[in-house]
Amino acid sequence: MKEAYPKSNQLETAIQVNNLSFFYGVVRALESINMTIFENHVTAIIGPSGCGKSTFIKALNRIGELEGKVKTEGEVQLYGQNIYHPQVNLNQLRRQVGMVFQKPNPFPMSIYENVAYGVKIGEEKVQRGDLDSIVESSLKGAAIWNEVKDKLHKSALGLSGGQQQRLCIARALAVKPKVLLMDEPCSALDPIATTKIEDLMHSLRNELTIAIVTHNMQQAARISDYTAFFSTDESRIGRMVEFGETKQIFSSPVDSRTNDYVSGRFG
Ligand SMILES: Nc1ncnc2c1ncn2[C@@H]1O[C@H](COP(=O)(O)OP(=O)(O)OP(=O)(O)O)[C@@H](O)[C@H]1O
Repeated sequence: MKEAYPKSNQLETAIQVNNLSFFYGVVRALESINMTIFENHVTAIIGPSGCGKSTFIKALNRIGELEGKVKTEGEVQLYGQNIYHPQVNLNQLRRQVGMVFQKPNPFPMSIYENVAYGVKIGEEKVQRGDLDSIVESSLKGAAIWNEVKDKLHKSALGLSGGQQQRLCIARALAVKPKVLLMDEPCSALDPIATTKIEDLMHSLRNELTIAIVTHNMQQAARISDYTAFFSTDESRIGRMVEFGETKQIFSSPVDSRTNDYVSGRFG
């Protein structure tokens, strides 16, 4: 059994969320979320369907804005800088705060090019030899190097679903993000592929900070250091009910709604 709780008492803040509300058009989906996401730890966001978990993590790199007319109130600070400041460079933000989605989404190109793509379109010029080593270290970092090292120039679409998801993680790692957001990254995967991603998350937190949305409470308990429980009611507005160390949220939650959810009484 691996340790899945804070490694030290020395907690640094990677992301600070202050009074965050989110609207799709005029419809409020999230209300006044306050949360600290600690550096080099895994934070799980759990809660029933429709409570705004995906909306929340997509607000942490402003990728939710690609979904049309949306509005945000409040503040999200990444290492002290408000990502909603009008002068923020969105490409740069999304390199610093990478994202992996529910369904693996490799580009229809080779394994190598998938990983190299983000590096090539970046502002810094990279030499071919350096690119090769970034591709190799990213694939190693995503624990897929041994499976693909002999077919780097084959199409990524020929990989299994679990391999594609690790490739997408390698692609995100290649641009050296500070934070990795994962929106139900294992929901399309079988148990073996899921275990590989979970092991990977465990080792990746030494280098970066992870926030993961999961429907799977056992998974949240296994892999996260901190857990935020979100919920909603007939208003359909998502709110954070409770946040704490994962072991506390699962063993002695303060709020009865959290207790009902983690003990399987609703959701
Ligand atoms: N693009 C969108 N346009 C309008 N409303 C949306 C959009 N995406 C989500 N919503 C609404 O926002 C609310 C929160 O949705 P969200 O997907 O964030 O919840 P969730 O907790 O991640 O749900 P699930 O667990 O089912 O994936 C829901 O009422 C949903 O219908």
